[in-house]
Amino acid sequence: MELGWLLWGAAVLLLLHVLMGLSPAVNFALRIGFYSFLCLLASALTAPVCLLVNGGRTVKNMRIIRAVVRTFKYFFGLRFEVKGLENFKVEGPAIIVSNHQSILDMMGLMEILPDNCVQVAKKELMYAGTVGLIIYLGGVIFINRKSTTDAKMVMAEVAKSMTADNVKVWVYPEGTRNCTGDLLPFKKGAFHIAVQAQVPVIPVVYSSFTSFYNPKTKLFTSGKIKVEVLPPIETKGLTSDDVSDLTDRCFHTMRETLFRLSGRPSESKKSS
Ligand SMILES: CCCCCCCC/C=C\CCCCCCCC(=O)SCCNC(=O)CCNC(=O)[C@H](O)C(C)(C)COP(=O)(O)OP(=O)(O)OC[C@H]1O[C@@H](n2cnc3c(N)ncnc32)[C@H](O)[C@@H]1OP(=O)(O)O
Ligand SMILES: CCCCCCCCCCCCCC(=O)OC[C@@H](O)COP(=O)(O)O
Repeated sequence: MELGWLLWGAAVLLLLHVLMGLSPAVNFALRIGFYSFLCLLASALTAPVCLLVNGGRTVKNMRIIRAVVRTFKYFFGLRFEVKGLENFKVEGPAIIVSNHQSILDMMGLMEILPDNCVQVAKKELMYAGTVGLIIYLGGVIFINRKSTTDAKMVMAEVAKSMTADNVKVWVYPEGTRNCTGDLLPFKKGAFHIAVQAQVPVIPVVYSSFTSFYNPKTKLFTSGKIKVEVLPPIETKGLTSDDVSDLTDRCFHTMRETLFRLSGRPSESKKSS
């Protein structure tokens, strides 16, 4: 009986292995499926731990979540090469902005996430099953991207509370995933918060995934990701009139860094 199950298991594994070798599309779907499964399962197991240890929704849960997510990279053969971590050592709150390529970014995020740091996320993620629950417990700030007025109100609250609570806030200023090896134009919310709270902006750049991950061509293999934490950009004394300049400055610094880390020659004529 048990031998029968073992044989079945082996046959299924063999079949999957053959399929993965045969068709990149199947390989891709299986790997993404496995990633989603891993996220859902790990969240289901981690949520009770968060509740027991910290009692509810708090940024302290991020330490537990971070420890769990940091193990994920081994399943996918991903390696991170991190530079500039000392730039996170600013006293007190800050806005961290980074490029957003894929759902796989959660691994890169947790790889370097400093203590007392929450992320801004679209509110739809709250309903992603156990993943939504774990994100909620971690203290993530949810915004309604369809209503700029709503989002701005939430962001203004964040600007007020981040200094009092001494938290850093991580925003993906492109506002959506983008796996083209370039940046989308930045939305301004993150920079408004930084100026309103008079806290520095710390840009973080992940090299392009396109060499090992591309949903269009169904590519998903192991790979190396270079990460660079750039020096903080101070906002002391800046007003809302300076937000556009601050956004541009950050965008150009990050775009140059992205191209450098991804080994792509920068094209100075094709800007913004
Ligand atoms: C244990 C195992 C666990 C396993 C599972 C893993 C779990 C991991 C755990 C935990 C990690 C959780 C991680 C979650 C990650 C989620 C990622 C996402 O969801 S990314 C999508 C959401 N993020 C954003 O969208 C970015 C933020 N967006 C913005 O900041 C936008 O600016 C926004 C929404 C506020 C407005 O967007 P607009 O599309 O309307 O565009 P605009 O151009 O920025 O704004 C329009 C006008 O409003 C002004 N404005 C914007 N914000 C303002 C403000 N705060 N105050 C005043 N004016 C503002 C601007 O200056 C602009 O005006 P003028 O064109 O300059 O005249
Ligand atoms: C029952 C629901 C199944 C849920 C499967 C869980 C999959 C793991 C997800 C990990 C968190 C991913 C966070 C993320 O990267 O969200 C994407 C948004 O930022 C950007 O949204 P979009 O590009 O505009 O759609």
